[in-house]
Amino acid sequence: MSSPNLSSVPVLDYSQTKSPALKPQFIKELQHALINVGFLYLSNVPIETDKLISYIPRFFSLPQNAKNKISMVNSKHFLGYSKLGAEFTKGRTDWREQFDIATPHVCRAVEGRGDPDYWSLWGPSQWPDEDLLPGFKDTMTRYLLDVQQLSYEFIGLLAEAFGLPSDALKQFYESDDLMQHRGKIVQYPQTDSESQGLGPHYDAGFLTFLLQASDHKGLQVQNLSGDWIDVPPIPNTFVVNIGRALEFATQGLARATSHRVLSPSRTDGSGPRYSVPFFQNIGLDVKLTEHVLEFPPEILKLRDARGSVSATDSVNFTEFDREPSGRVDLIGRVKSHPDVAERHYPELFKEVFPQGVPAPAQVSAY
Ligand SMILES: O=C(O)CCC(=O)C(=O)O
Ligand SMILES: [Fe+2]
Repeated sequence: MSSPNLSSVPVLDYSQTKSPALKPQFIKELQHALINVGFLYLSNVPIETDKLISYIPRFFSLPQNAKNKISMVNSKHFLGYSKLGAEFTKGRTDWREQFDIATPHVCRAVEGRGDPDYWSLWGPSQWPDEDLLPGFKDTMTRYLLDVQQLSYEFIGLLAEAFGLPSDALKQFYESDDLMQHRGKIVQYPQTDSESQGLGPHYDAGFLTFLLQASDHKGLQVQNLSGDWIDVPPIPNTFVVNIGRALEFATQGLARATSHRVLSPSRTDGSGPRYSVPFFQNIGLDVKLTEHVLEFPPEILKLRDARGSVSATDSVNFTEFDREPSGRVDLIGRVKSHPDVAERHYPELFKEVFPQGVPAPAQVSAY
């Protein structure tokens, strides 16, 4: 058994899952990575990324007014463009420009019907005019649907790694038409001093598949001893992070991945860092306390053998013990994007920020 002091991240070969002879080895490595490390690289995933990567600098080079036209502030679904400095984590400003998108979806909330506020969290993406960036929308949408498929397959593998039937976690999703998963493209500009590209945080849902789309260090994760370790890009891999909901649903077998991004330094001369995270959600109405999984005792023993794990610097998404998943997610979005929240969720905004729009240094979000 490895100690939780690991200082590097395992690389798992996804192609092994397609071979009956090699799959058991993959499942064993996955079990170890989930329980004893908390994150992993995944190689040999048959998803095309070159075209997508080529669009990223082109999107961010669009005229500012074209990007502002699809600003996230327009969207009660928190989808769209966020300019530099518009986002906060742990009360500090993140230094990144980003464009949030999601798999195609019709919002289920109906105005005036008294639907829960968090039903409005999911809905259609905004896109730049097609003639500004021909093929962009289709390429991004195709990519999200491909990773969505991977994410469902991977959750089946994860169930097997924890000694459950491969469909044991399906209960956390609703029917396809009621599900939506999100992604974004992100640009981290170079800075003069080391600064917060993105502060320490957990992701909310089940799994995050992160494509590092340029050759920069900067992504760091906290290992089970609480040490920050580098997760540099490895070509043709995804970094797979564990979200807060999965930690809760697996009773801590898989621990949520605390992670952050340091801004690329101006001295390394290699331009902005780019990344493309994909966030796998669970159903908006799912209450995790109503879905208690029964793991085999030998699996729970592996968790116990891991021993105690250190606290992390991330504290967000703590409400899964009492709120439906969608509300937990919405509270997180309000804290990260107060300008969007103030416009579209004024009541919740007031609850979260009773003093009004916070000055970054005073925000206690996350
Ligand atoms: O840009 C990255 O590498 C990480 C992004 C991330 O963690 C997030 O957006 O939640
Ligand atoms: Fe993240």
